[in-house]
Amino acid sequence: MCRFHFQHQTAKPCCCNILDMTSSNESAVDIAHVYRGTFVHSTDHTAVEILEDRLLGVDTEGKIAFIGSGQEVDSLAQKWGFEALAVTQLGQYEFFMPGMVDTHIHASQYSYAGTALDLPLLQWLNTYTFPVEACYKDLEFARNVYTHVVKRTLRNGTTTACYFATIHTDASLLLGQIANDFGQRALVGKVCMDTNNFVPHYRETPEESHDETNRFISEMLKKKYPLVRPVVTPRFALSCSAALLGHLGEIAQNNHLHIQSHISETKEEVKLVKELFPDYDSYTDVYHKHNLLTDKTVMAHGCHLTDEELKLFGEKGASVAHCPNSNISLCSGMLDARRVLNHKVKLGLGTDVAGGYSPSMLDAVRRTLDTSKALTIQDPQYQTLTFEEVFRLATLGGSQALSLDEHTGNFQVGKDFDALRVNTAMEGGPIDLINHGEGPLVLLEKFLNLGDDRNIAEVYVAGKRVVPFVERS
Ligand SMILES: O=c1[nH]c(=O)c2nc[nH]c2[nH]1
Ligand SMILES: [Zn+2]
Repeated sequence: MCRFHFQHQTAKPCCCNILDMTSSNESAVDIAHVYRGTFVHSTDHTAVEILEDRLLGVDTEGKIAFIGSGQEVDSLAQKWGFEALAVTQLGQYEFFMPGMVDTHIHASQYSYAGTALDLPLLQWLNTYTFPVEACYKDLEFARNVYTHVVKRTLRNGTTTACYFATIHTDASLLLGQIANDFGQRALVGKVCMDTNNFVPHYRETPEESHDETNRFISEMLKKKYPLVRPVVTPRFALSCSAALLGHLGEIAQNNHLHIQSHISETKEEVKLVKELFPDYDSYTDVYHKHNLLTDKTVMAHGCHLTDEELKLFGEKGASVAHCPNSNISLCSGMLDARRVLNHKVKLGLGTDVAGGYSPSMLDAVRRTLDTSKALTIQDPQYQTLTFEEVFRLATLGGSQALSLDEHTGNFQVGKDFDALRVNTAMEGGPIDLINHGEGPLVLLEKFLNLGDDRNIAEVYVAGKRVVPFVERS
């Protein structure tokens, strides 16, 4: 038993009128569920679009088949072949919003989330992170932590998660299996690292890393999970040799895979990368020259990226995962999210457990707003992010950052129904609705700032209700 176990305890763009949003082959579609009430989501043009008294139909494949007016329930029932009486009606203080997308979370660090935040990044990795991650050789340890993290994130409204696991292939495959079993949409990465001078028992040889990455990908793809995919995961430039980065770029390119890593989180890290890779133009160039900067790449942090580097991100279609809790908790820096958006670089939010202490995307929303306000304190001319913009980053923005926006991110006909049924008036919950008759925008703002999992009555992924959990034998 490891001593750390107990120590730390295809959607097509729809341009038609919202009131007549129907899928093209409606006659061939069977409707499984219809919901009536308020739907709140983002589009490319509108950070928050509020659809009041709408009917949303989900087909047997879990896709949104139509969105229509609640007044037209009888005609829609006839057209789509459902019973008007079987429609699920939301309450006055309820709404549906898209499921949240955590673009960067270390499932393997969940066991010590909420602790060990007293060191800067590189010391933090050597002191806390690497010794814990080494424990995932033990599959029972892995099963326990991974079950907890998948359940905790789902319950907090994360319908899509982009996970780092550890260097262990079998435990990483187990994380994919657990996400699939609980119905979470996930990208899962077996971590690759062949450089680790401080904790040498937690590293691979370049050959092992290459071969095990291939095995991880092929075994994961063989499972044919509907919502879980592998992601090529070099930890970061400081823990990978150029040879390994090259191998991983090749694997990703040959198999059209997603890629995730870290970049420019701290100034110290940026300086060391410059020393280790003197022949490259920048930290971003190190990844770029190894074919690791693509339109399926998500890089965590990016606090200290230059304008030239952001330009390269934009040209390549690579995205940034903004991890504000971690950035502040480890005193790494403050990402200027407005600057990233101004460069037209895709941006999502990440909890970055356990550098970030909270697994909840609602916390990521709040910390994103805090960081933006801190930048405004430093410079009153700074254009603070609005809560509406941050809502978009947590949902549609995240799906775009992971190149999954064809499937999820908002309530567009043809996309999967990934949704949270939010009840702001939940008995015993954290929100007191003093002023009755609040409109949906106020309810959304209150939920984002004050809400928690008690307000998330139900979670749906690809049309299937995954929270509350179904007891399994
Ligand atoms: O926040 C972080 N968490 C990590 O595990 C890590 N590894 C490299 N760089 C990192 N940053
Ligand atoms: Zn991270």
